[in-house]
Amino acid sequence: MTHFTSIDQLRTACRDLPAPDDTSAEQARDRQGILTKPPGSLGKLEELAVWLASWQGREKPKLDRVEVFVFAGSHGVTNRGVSAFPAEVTAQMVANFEHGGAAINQLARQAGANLTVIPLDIDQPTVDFTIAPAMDEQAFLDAVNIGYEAVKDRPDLVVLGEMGIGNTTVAAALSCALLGGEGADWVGRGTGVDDEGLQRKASAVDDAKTCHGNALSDPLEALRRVGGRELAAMFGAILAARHAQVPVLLDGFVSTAAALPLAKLDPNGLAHTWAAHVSAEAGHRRLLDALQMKPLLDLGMRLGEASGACLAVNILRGAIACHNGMATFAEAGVSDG
Ligand SMILES: O=C(O)c1ccc[n+]([C@@H]2O[C@H](COP(=O)([O-])O)[C@@H](O)[C@H]2O)c1
Ligand SMILES: Cc1cc2nc[nH]c2cc1C
Repeated sequence: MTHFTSIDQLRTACRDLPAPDDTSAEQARDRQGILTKPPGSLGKLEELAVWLASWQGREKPKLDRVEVFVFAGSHGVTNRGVSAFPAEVTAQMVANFEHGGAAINQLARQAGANLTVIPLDIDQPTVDFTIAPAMDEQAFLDAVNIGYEAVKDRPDLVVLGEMGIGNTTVAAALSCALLGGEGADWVGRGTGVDDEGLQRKASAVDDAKTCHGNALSDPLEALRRVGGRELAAMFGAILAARHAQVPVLLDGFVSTAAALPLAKLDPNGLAHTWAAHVSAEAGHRRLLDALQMKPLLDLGMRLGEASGACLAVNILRGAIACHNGMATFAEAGVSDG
């Protein structure tokens, strides 16, 4: 796990990101135009097929190998009473994932995806970011590297999610650091905190901003200082997918927050990603709006675990089933108006 040995090296890797394959995109767009349907009538499914084609570099995209990665981390900020659940639940849920008992186990199987759960030193919480950086540089790079290395052999699609009690506060802090506003603008009820818990979350974010000050203007520093290992790993996986030209589905507020630093480093940094759903966590819609990302689903979900993203794999499967399988007007002898 030594892909990046310094933050400077990581920063360089976030520059000059590969572009999508325009030729495949054009071929896919042309194909959409001659399939037996009124032009545009499959709405966003058409856009999704072209998007997949452009990143996979093939006119007819495939979803034979879909890899779901769920990264788990523990957070020092949980000491401040920011979650409705105790910090031990993170390790308990990792065991549940391993035994097949969580929502994501069912949804990954149902979506025909391979699930890999990657716990990141979950017995060692990060430092409480209201008083000091959550991770030192080595811990940060280790987590980024684990995520980066998880994306191997160019899968057809990567689906990202996480587990980490306290991490909606982490996502709020990172969003607030990079997009501005106050803690109260970004926090929500997460696993179900009461009004006082919500207030403690807002204060934790505000205290983090005071503690770290200008250092938060650098996206990678912000991720190291107020992020967490699972967010750093998701960031690494998103970057690796981009380098390998693999499309990515993001899940809820936490996975979108992990992607945010790449958008801040390069305005097209998230072109290979799609927001699978908008979670019920208040900050997610605000974050998606800031990123100008349009989520595929809005089901009031707020579980994390890549659950919303896995559901959206089925929509992608529908998009490519039509794109690859439909007859053209000429093939079917249908008049094309
Ligand atoms: O990503 C989301 O939109 C999301 C919204 C609410 C809760 N979660 C999940 O719930 C946990 C974090 O909630 P909390 O209240 O402990 O901050 C963590 O394990 C996340 O996977 C995730
Ligand atoms: C039970 C439970 C399951 C989860 N899955 C993702 N985050 C979670 C938080 C809790 C509390």
